[in-house]
Amino acid sequence: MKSVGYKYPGGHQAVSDLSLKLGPGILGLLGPNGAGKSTLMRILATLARPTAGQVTWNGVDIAEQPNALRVALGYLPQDFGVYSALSAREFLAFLAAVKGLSGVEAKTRVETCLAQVGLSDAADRRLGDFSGGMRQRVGIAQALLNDPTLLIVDEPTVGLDPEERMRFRHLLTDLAGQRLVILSTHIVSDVEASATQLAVMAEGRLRFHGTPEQLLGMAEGHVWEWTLAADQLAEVRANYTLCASLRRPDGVRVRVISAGRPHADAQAVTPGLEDAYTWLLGASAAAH
Ligand SMILES: Nc1ncnc2c1ncn2[C@@H]1O[C@H](COP(=O)(O)OP(=O)(O)OP(=O)(O)O)[C@@H](O)[C@H]1O
Repeated sequence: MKSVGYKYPGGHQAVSDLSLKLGPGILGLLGPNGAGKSTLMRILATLARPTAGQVTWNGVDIAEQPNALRVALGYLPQDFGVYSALSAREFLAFLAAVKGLSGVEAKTRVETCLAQVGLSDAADRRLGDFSGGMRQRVGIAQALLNDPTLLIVDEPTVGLDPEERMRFRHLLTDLAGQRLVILSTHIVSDVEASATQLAVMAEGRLRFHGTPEQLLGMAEGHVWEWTLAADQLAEVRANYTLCASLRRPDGVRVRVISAGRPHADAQAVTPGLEDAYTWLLGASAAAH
C-alpha cells in the first residue's frame, strides 16, 4: 500500500498518505473510533477505491484488477448481518453458492468451515437463536469459504462478552498459519496476545507500524506509578493521562503517562501494551 488516501464524497479525508507493506501473520490494526480503520479495511477488501495512492497485491494494482485479490480474500465486515430464519449450515450453503462454489466442493467447504470455527454441532440451529459470539463465528466461517490467503476482520469483538471475546481471539490465532489476517479493533486486549505486527491509526494517518515489542520499547520510561492521597487524584487526572487508579488502604495507587517524572515518589514501571498505545496516541496527537 503506497501513499493511500481516501476522501469521502462529502469531502471528509478519512485516510491520508498511508503506506504499509504486509506479509503473513496477524496484523492488529488499532485506532480510536473514527480513526479510519473501517475505511482502510473497505479499500483492502476492494469495496472502496482509494482516492489517492495505490494498493497492490502480489504486484497487481487492486483498483485496476480487483479480482486478483478477491479470489484470495475473506472479509468479515463490521456490520455483518445474518438471516435469522436460516440455520448456520443453510446460510453458509447459500453464501457458498453466491461465491460461485457448487456441488460437492461447496458442501465440503461448508462442513470444513463449520468445523474450523467450532460450530459443527450447532450447524442446524436457527441463526436467530445464536449468541453474538456464535454469530461472529458464522461470520468468520463465511469469510473462510474460499480458503483465503488474506482474511480481513473489522471490529469483530464488539458486543461480545469476555468469554466469547477470548474464544474469538484464539480462533483467529489458530486460523493465521500462512495467511495474512488483518484484525481491526479499538480494544488493545483483542490483539495483545495474538498480533505479530501492529499498525496504529489516528485521524486517518498511520502513527505506528511494527512489532508489539517495538511499541512497548518506545513507551519505556514514560509510564509511572505512585501512591497518593485520595484528595490529590483530581489534580493528577487534570494534569496527566491516567491509565489506571486503584484504591488501597494507604491511598490511591495511580499509573500515569508522563515524559518526565511526574512526582517525587513516582517510579518508572514497565509499560503494558495498553499503556504503550495510550502513550503513542498522546505523543502523536501532540506532534500533529
Ligand atoms: N460514508 C461516509 N461519509 C462521510 N464520512 C464518513 C463516512 N463513513 C465514515 N466517515 C468518516 O470517516 C472517518 C473514518 O471513519 P471509519 O469508519 O473508517 O473509522 P474507524 O476507525 O473504523 O472508526 P469506527 O471504529 O468508529 O468505525 C470518520 O470521521 C467518519 O465519521
